[in-house]
Order: sequence, then structure tokens, then C-alpha cells
Amino acid sequence: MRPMQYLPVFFDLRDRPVTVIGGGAVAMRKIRLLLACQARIRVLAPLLCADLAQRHHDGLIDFRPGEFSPALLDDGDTPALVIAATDDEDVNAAVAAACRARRLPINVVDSPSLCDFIFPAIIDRSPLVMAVSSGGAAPVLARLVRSRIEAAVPAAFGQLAELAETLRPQVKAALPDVDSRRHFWESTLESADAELALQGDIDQARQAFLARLAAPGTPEKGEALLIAAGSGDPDDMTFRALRLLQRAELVFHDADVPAAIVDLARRDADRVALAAADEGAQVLAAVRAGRRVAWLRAGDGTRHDDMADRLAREGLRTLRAAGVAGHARAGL
Ligand SMILES: C[C@@]1(CC(=O)O)C2=NC(=C\c3[nH]c(c(CCC(=O)O)c3CC(=O)O)Cc3[nH]c(c(CC(=O)O)c3CCC(=O)O)/C=C3\N/C(=C\2)[C@@H](CCC(=O)O)[C@]3(C)CC(=O)O)/[C@H]1CCC(=O)O
Ligand SMILES: NC(=O)c1ccc[n+]([C@@H]2O[C@H](COP(=O)([O-])OP(=O)(O)OC[C@H]3O[C@@H](n4cnc5c(N)ncnc54)[C@H](O)[C@@H]3O)[C@@H](O)[C@H]2O)c1
Repeated sequence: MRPMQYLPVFFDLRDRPVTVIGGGAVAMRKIRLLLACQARIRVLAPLLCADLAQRHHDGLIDFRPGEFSPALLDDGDTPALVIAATDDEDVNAAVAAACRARRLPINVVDSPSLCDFIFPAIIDRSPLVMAVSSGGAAPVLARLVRSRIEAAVPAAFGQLAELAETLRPQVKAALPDVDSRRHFWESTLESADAELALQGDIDQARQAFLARLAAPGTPEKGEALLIAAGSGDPDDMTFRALRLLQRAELVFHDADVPAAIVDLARRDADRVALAAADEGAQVLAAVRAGRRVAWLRAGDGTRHDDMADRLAREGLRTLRAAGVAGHARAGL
């Protein structure tokens, strides 16, 4: 296997100086990221593009007009990072050489041989952040993988991470050893309670997390995941429907649900086609037995209404999703 060349790390840039040489569109792309990280940005360039001029006008960046000279790196406010983004290769190479001489970490946009560090493709669900790099081999591939991760990790994962952050002191106090904390987080973040947070129901999720903390070791209850397959075209499935389907260890489906949808279940999930006459008896039995069970039916989810009522009466946990955008149903 090829050795890893670049170490992915997350660098705290809040209030730290970063110098950018060049003030065009490419510099702007990097500066947008640097501003998101609350770095203090200084741009050295003869001219700023309109976007950067606006940010300078708004007081968001510092601007030193003029051509690059190595002495500009020696003004006492040593940059944590330097980025060269001019349209002149010789200038970019001179910036890289000046940084090498001063041991300042340098990125020359689109010139990996001159870089100490390179930029990844970023999925920002702060505080959860994912970064993908091909190490310069295929930046477009990094972008394509980013879009897959974007689809698989909805924005609400950021809220889930934030909720976990607020509860960490309480969890630490309640569970003094690191193994039990790890176990708590693993089971909690995988649980149906975490789904509440992913649905945006943060207060209910917080209550549920605290209840788990108060009663550690309580066995997981069965779960019914009632999923409507919508039109039957996998492209029309909502992310939520897909996420719930992939939670299931056992998938029941009606005969009229296309295989292309059933195949979206986890590879290790057992699949069972239901006869029309079954009316949910097998599903109910499996949930009562403590299993995590999905029931896939064609349509908009109304076919699940009776089952949802039955499960609710028994106090069994039910999460619902309709496979058509705009029809997602709240969990019970
Ligand atoms: C990830 C991303 C972040 C960002 O730029 O912020 C990024 N490049 C992105 C896109 C992109 N870049 C290029 C194209 C046109 C298609 C093509 O030519 O392939 C596209 C596609 C597009 O724009 O869609 C051109 C290109 N890029 C580099 C070279 C030089 C070479 O290959 O030798 C050339 C050829 C120049 C030429 O031919 O003249 C080199 C670098 N580009 C890197 C980062 C670093 C390696 C990261 C990695 O491999 O993972 C590295 C080494 C240095 C650096 O710049 O830090 C961003 C996607 C962001 C996103 O969408 O999420
Ligand atoms: N725009 C893109 O999407 C894109 C994509 C891939 C690669 N590139 C390449 O990246 C480079 C930068 O692209 P751009 O669109 O930002 O160009 P640009 O022309 O908009 O900006 C170049 C900037 O460099 C500054 N500059 C020039 N000489 C300088 C010097 N001696 N000292 C300091 N600053 C100096 C200019 O004032 C300007 O602000 C180009 O080489 C371009 O070919 C651009």
C-alpha cells in the first residue's frame, strides 16, 4: 500500500495571522475558508478583486497594497500559515522560497511541489468537520467524494455533535472511567434517541440522553422503522428514509416494493418479503423481541398509520419516514 504523505490535522486558527499573497478569485476561495475559521487575514497584492475589496471595506481583512517582497514576511507578526495565490508562477515560487528560508508553512495554490500543506475538500457541519484529500493525485475525485459524504451526513449531525458537547461534563461526572464513557457515547449516538436530534428535536433528545445516563446498561428496546418507499424509484428516497432503512438489522417489505429499494438496506440486514395477509404480525413480533426492524411499504406512508397506532399503544419506539421529499413524518 502507498504510504500516507500528508497528515490530516485540524489546526486552530482563531485570531492567528495568516498571510495571503495575491488578491484574485483563487485567493478569495481560500480566504472564505480562513474567515470561517476566524483567522486574522492579511492580503499582499497590487490589487484586490471586487469580493475581497468588499471584505476589506467591511473590516474583515487587512490589505497591504503592492508587489510581494520577502521582507513583507518579517514585520514581527509572524504568520501561522502563508498562501501564495498570484497569477505569476515566478512570484509564487519566490514566495515559497522565502517561506522555506523562514520555516513558515506555505501553500501555493495548485502547485503541490511547492506546498508544505495542501487544502482538502471540506464538509463543514461544525463542530463536526470532514476533510477529504487525494494528496494532489485527483482533486476532482476529492470533490466527488465530498459530495457523497455531504449526502450521507446531513447538516443535523452538527447539532448532534453540539448536543454531545454540552452534555460531556455531565457524562464525565456520572461515568468516571473512560471505557464506560466510550460505551455510553457509542450506544447513545447510534440509538433512536440520537435520531430525535437529527430530526431537530434537540430538547427531547437531551432529555432522552440524560435518561440513558441515569440508567446505564438498560438493554436497547426494539425499534420499528416505518418507511414509505414513495414512488418506488430509489432516486426519490429522502436521506432520512435511507438513514432509517440503514439502521435496520431486519427488513420486512411488501411484495410491491421494488428490489432496488430493498437493496438499499445494510448488507448484513436480513430481508423478509411479507404476504399481504400478514398485516404486520411478524413486524410486531420482531419489535417486541427487541430487534431493530424496518417495514418498507410502497406509497406515501399512510399505509403505515394503523401499525404506528398499534406500536404507540404498546409503548414501542417508532420512527417514520416517507420516501418522498416533503412527506417525512415525525417520529412518535
Ligand atoms: C480540494 C481542493 C480544495 C481547494 O482548492 O480549496 C483542491 N483543489 C480543488 C479543485 C480543483 N483543483 C483543480 C481542478 C481542475 C481539474 C484538475 O486539473 O484536476 C479542480 C476541480 C474543480 O475546481 O472542481 C486544479 C489543480 N489543483 C491542483 C493542481 C496541480 C496538480 O495537480 O499538479 C491542479 C491542476 C492545475 C493545472 O492543470 O493548471 C493541486 C491542488 N489542489 C488541491 C486542492 C490540493 C490537492 C487536494 C487533493 O488532491 O485532495 C493541491 C495539491 C494544492 C492546493 O491547492 O492546496 C478543490 C476541491 C474543493 C471542493 O470542491 O471541495
Ligand atoms: N480562477 C480560477 O478559478 C482558477 C482555477 C484554477 C487555477 N487558477 C490559477 O490560479 C492563479 C490565480 O488565479 P486568480 O483567478 O485568482 O487570478 P487573478 O488574476 O484574479 O488574481 C491574481 C492576483 O495576484 C496578484 N498579483 C499579481 N502579481 C503579484 C505580485 N508580484 N505580488 C503580489 N500579488 C500579485 C494580482 O494583483 C491579483 O490580485 C492563476 O495562475 C490561475 O491560472 C485559477
